[in-house]
Amino acid sequence: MITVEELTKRYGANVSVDHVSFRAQPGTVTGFLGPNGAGKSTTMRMMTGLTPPSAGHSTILGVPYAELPNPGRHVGVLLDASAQHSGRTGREILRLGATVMGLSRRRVDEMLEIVGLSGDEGNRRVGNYSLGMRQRLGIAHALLGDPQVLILDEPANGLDPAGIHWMRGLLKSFADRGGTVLLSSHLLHEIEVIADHLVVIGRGVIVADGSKAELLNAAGTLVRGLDPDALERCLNLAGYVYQLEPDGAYVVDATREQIATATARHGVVVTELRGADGSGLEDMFLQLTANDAREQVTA
Ligand SMILES: Nc1ncnc2c1ncn2[C@@H]1O[C@H](COP(=O)(O)OP(=O)(O)OP(=O)(O)O)[C@@H](O)[C@H]1O
Repeated sequence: MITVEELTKRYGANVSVDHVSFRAQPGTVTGFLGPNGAGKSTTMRMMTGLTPPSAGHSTILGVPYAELPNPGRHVGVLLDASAQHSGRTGREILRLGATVMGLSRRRVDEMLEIVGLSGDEGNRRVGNYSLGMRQRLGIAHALLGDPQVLILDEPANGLDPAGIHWMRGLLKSFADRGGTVLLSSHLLHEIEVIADHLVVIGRGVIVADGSKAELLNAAGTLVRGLDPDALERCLNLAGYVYQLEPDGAYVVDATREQIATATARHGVVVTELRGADGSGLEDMFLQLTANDAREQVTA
């Protein structure tokens, strides 16, 4: 479990992170989503003791990160895959980590294999690694101490589609075994696929926090009927608020189960029934991005 309470970071007159609070639960992948410069990395750096907060605090497994004994055995952290010493080989970096954490050397070979780095690649200097290989090495380092919690900043950066697919499977199974995963991204779709819970940050402030189902359902349900008039009568009888789209579909403020029950009761034939594309979340996210000064300059 990760708990973040009112974390705040000021740099001079600028507030980069403003009273941020959220939780990441065990058995769950929590996506920390926000456009560039929103405050994701700063929040994660404060959580892992690398940046002192101006106010607020956070705990991991019930204690502040700095108070965890042998932290790598409890929390795997990947904040900047390019921050590794470029003159060392991947294997040397993992061996150092294993020594610090009191682990056997066998664990290093296991980790190289798990993250898909060959023996030959493990013996190459990190300065010659691609960004994707550095991410794999960073994930190996984070998993080395068999932690219960993972904190990963943009771990998909630089991975190819097969690498992203592999990483999703890895993180899902980590959470399925009871682990807590917090991962950040600036891409909604990337995080939507893997996260169970979403925390959205914009300009240092949390703007949404809920289960993926809740946040995506907030966009409503799209339903289309063989006989649109009959469908509309049915929605009116059920008392649901809806909006008629230009293409004849109805976006209804109700769940799929509620609409299916109502249409079945009134004998209305439905030809399409699905979540309305999560457009509420996407709109909110685009608005956050568009309001950013960077976008206005290029607009
Ligand atoms: N050391 C620092 N000194 C001054 N300002 C900083 C410092 N570190 C971060 N900031 C500012 O804090 C804000 C948040 O930055 P942060 O790196 O946390 O965003 P982010 O959400 O991780 O963005 P990205 O997706 O681009 O990595 C930015 O405006 C950034 O310029």
